Amino acid sequence: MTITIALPSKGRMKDDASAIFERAGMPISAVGNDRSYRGRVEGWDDVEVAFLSASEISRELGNGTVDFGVTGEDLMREGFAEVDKRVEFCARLGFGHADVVVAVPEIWLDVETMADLGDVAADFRARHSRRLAIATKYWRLTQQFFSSQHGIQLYRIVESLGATEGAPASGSADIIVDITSTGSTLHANHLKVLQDGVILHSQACLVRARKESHAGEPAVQAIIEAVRAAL
Ligand SMILES: Nc1ncnc2c1ncn2[C@@H]1O[C@H](COP(=O)(O)OP(=O)(O)OP(=O)(O)O)[C@@H](O)[C@H]1O
Ligand SMILES: O=P(O)(O)OC[C@H]1O[C@H](OP(=O)(O)OP(=O)(O)O)[C@H](O)[C@@H]1O
Repeated sequence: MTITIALPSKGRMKDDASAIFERAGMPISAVGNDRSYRGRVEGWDDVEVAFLSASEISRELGNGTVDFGVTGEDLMREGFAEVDKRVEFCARLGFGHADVVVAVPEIWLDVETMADLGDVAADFRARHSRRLAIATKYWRLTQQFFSSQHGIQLYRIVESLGATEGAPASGSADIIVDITSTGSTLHANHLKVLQDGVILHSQACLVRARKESHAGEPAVQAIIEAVRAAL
């Protein structure tokens, strides 16, 4: 059986991902030229590498069109409901750290927790004749966190595909849900994270698509063990 591993072709995870495989004794090389989207692993003839973007990798893993991949936990959990049934998070790789957070304007002095935000959301329509608007590209994580975990139902999601932190200042939303790593973008936009507003501590993971064909396949276990040993 040929095992396909999807690795980031670009972006912030690319170099760290190939370094982990190098340390795991699985050195990756591109097939053809450096711009090729296929690779191989020296000494592992049954393994092929597909170079894709981090978001494509999460999609292919969830659909089971690749066997393994390196991508962010946030992208997997946002992309698929009941993701743990579709994939196994085999290892947290120690890079690509980012938190998915709820952030509100700093000037909302009396809003420090999700319970405070729930009160604001409940009052919002009476005060402003509309629902509290949340800018985000993380629809699923936002709905799970607000509705299922915190029982907050009165809000509206405004899809944001970039510059999410600017939405409250521009008036297109009241608050945001986005990723942060250093916090400097939130700070520059006068936003603060709620005390209990961290939805997910994300990092890059080695993820396996749960496939029947993996049962009893020694190379599958060997890949997981090699990567874990490199951490
Ligand atoms: N400061 C950060 N900003 C954005 N993403 C970050 C940051 N730190 C870590 N990440 C993680 O990096 C991953 C996204 O990586 P990247 O932005 O390189 O993807 P990409 O290749 O640009 O994907 P696409 O182009 O398809 O959006 C996510 O899992 C995210 O959590
Ligand atoms: O907490 P910080 O260190 O300031 O990082 C957070 C910022 O980085 C990301 O944007 P990026 O510019 O990387 O663009 P992207 O979301 O399109 O990858 C993210 O969307 C935030 O805006």
